[in-house]
Amino acid sequence: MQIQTTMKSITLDITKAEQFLAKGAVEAYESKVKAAQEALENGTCAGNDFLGWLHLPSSITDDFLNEIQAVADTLRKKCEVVVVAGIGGSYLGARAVIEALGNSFAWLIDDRTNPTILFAGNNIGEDYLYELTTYLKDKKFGVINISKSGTTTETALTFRLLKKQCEAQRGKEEARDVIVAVTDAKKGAARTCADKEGYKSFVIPDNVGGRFSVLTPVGLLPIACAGFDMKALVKGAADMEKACGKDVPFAENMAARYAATRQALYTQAGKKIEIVANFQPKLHFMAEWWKQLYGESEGKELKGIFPAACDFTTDLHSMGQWIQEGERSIFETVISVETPRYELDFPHDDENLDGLNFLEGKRVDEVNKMAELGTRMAHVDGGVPNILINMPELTEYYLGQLIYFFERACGVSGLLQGVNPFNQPGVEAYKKNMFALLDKPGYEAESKAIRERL
Ligand SMILES: O=P(O)(O)OC[C@H]1O[C@H](O)[C@H](O)[C@@H](O)[C@@H]1O
Repeated sequence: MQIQTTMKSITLDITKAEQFLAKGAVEAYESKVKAAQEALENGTCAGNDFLGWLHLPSSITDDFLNEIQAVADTLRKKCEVVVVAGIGGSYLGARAVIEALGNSFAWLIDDRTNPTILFAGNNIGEDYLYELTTYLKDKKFGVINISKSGTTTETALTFRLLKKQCEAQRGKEEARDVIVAVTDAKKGAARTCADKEGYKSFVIPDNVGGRFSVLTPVGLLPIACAGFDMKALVKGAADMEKACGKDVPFAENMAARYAATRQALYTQAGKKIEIVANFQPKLHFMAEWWKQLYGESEGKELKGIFPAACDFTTDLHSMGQWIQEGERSIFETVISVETPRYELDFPHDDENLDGLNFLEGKRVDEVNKMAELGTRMAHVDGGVPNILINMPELTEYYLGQLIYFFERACGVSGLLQGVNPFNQPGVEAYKKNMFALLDKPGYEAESKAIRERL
């Protein structure tokens, strides 16, 4: 596969956020950012056993990518449908990239060159699983079972259903060729099962946390299965790793400036909610991935910017009112895509019954861009600081850049906030209650205690 050679890069514009801060407020973070970058680089920060993502892009070899590609090619050859089972960090990154790059109607198109990619293991909806397993009944399907811990209930429950169905439909031998595990090297039920059944498996490194794992086989294998260019994705991330490095001056370092701007808005301007907004529906899941990245990294010790997301212009017709005139506790980060993949010109109509002839001859994207500009101006006028991230195009390369940019900025921002950005202790509370309520062996005392509270 050919790697794009390009001199372009995603860019960051914070001018419309800075105007809500005292002069020099962002620059004032320079030394703190430097300390955070050094702590990441030297492994001296909190959570330093989870820094494997930091130089991951530049350390991925072509051989490793070829190994992933070979497994992806087997699945592509043998499966009409590949079900990616995973949740949180074992799900969102792959879906974000696949949906950003794919056809918006992928599942309706009888595309015989690529398997249909479906996602499961990310909920416990009985109807969802019933409908999925029913759809799969007459399909040659394979499964990528992704779980770092290998014990996550949503994913494990789904995998048991899919494994049984796959074996019943294709026979145990053939199922073995189309079930792949991505999990811990040694621990967890997913590892035990993969080793016992002889599935092809990939390891999620110990020092890469789930939400930082999209550039491991967690994201790369599903992305390759869908037919996208992992090498270009990794190249984009590796270029951004350089561009956001600790020795890149603050003024030129996108990750440093984004981290500093968000923290300044949070601590000095009372902006407690960040809305990531897109004007391209293909970016919906990129924002979902971003929400986990920032939410789990920063939301702790009774602190943290609440990460929210909107799809524009869609949500301008539902959330627009709140954003324009509700409590002034929000700021907005717009991910803008400069050039769409396709061109569609708006046609003339003799009758002009809809009154839209003023748009005649314009590209649809020109209308979208004016909506974007008009929205940003209106929201800034309404007291909403605006950060702009510009992507030249929706390609693997720029998505790779965007992913690493957000990861790096997240590490820095969490450290600026004074928390361990790499743990997520709070996520256990619901699991503990659920297991107690389900009488999971080992939870006897919790079961008794929770029943008394009902
Ligand atoms: O990959 P897994 O171990 O299945 O974990 C999947 C997800 O669920 C957990 O509860 C964590 O909150 C997430 O950080 C993680 O990405």
